[in-house]
Amino acid sequence: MSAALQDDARRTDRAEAPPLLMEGLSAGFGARMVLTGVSLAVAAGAVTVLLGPNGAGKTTLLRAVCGRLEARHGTVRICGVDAEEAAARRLIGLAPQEIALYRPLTIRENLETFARLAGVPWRGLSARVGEVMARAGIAERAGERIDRLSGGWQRRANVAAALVGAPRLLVLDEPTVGIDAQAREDLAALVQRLAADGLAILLVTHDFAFAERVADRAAILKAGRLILEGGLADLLAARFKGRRMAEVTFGTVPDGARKAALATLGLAPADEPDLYCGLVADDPHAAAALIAALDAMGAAPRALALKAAGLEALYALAMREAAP
Ligand SMILES: Nc1ncnc2c1ncn2[C@@H]1O[C@H](COP(=O)(O)OP(=O)(O)OP(=O)(O)O)[C@@H](O)[C@H]1O
Repeated sequence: MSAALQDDARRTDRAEAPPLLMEGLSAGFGARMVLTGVSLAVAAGAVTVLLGPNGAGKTTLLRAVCGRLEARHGTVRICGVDAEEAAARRLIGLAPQEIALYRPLTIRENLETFARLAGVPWRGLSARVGEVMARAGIAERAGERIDRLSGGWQRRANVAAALVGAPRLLVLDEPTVGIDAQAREDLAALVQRLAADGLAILLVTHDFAFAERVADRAAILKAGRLILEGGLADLLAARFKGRRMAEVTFGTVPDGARKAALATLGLAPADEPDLYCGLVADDPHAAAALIAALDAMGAAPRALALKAAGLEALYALAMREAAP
């Protein structure tokens, strides 16, 4: 095959290969394996959220995606290119958890700097920066220094910096840390716009509400293994169809015997010591039936709320069911 034909074939492969394809990845540090047999794909135009408790291996997985950790087994490919190759790195935009911008520089100056680092040619640089600022909704503050901006604007500028190299895969690491409700809304809208424009987005977060708002797919890591992966709507329907989440507040902390009795009703401890959660049938009598059962065991609740079971409930269930 001629060199030109080979180039064409490579271009076609890249256009068709998923922005991220991880197959059977095992990786770690020295003798310590952190990830075991992880397979994960992120498609163009979709947001995949990666969840997991502290120490599960999320950051390690991101390192492997960015080609900064050698695969012991398995492969990581970015648009068909091995993640450890420099060409793969140029296909990824990473917005790290810490704001990675030059604080005394303006938004525009930062983006110009990142565009140069990403290899954007001088001639197209100004236009690219303008386009990215417009896309990220930050053009009106282009001339302001980063250290004079609120957390929300800094976050959006951080995401914009990851976009200037025109990546195919955008990686967002804890993007909602330190921002207020309005800024979260703005960021959610931005993430959805970017996905709608065809970008593949891998989101790592502990923020269930944000993830539920923007994600198409969810993946959950526990102790370096993927314990759940799939389309978010499908996962929620499969686990919770016809059921709702009951949140029961007792006002006093249940003791060991009471805790065991509550477990027989499917109620498990939640975030607060006197808060218990469990699934009940999605019918008008569920609340009354649960209160009657609690009364019968002498555990009248102070409050009961029935909610749609969402990503947080799915996560809690997956963590409970997965082997330790
Ligand atoms: N450079 C390193 N050398 C050795 N072990 C490491 C290194 N970096 C991380 N680890 C270990 O790998 C495991 C996974 O860490 P990792 O940072 O990937 O978890 P995480 O899911 O990102 O956690 P968090 O939510 O707290 O950021 C942890 O046990 C951690 O101690």
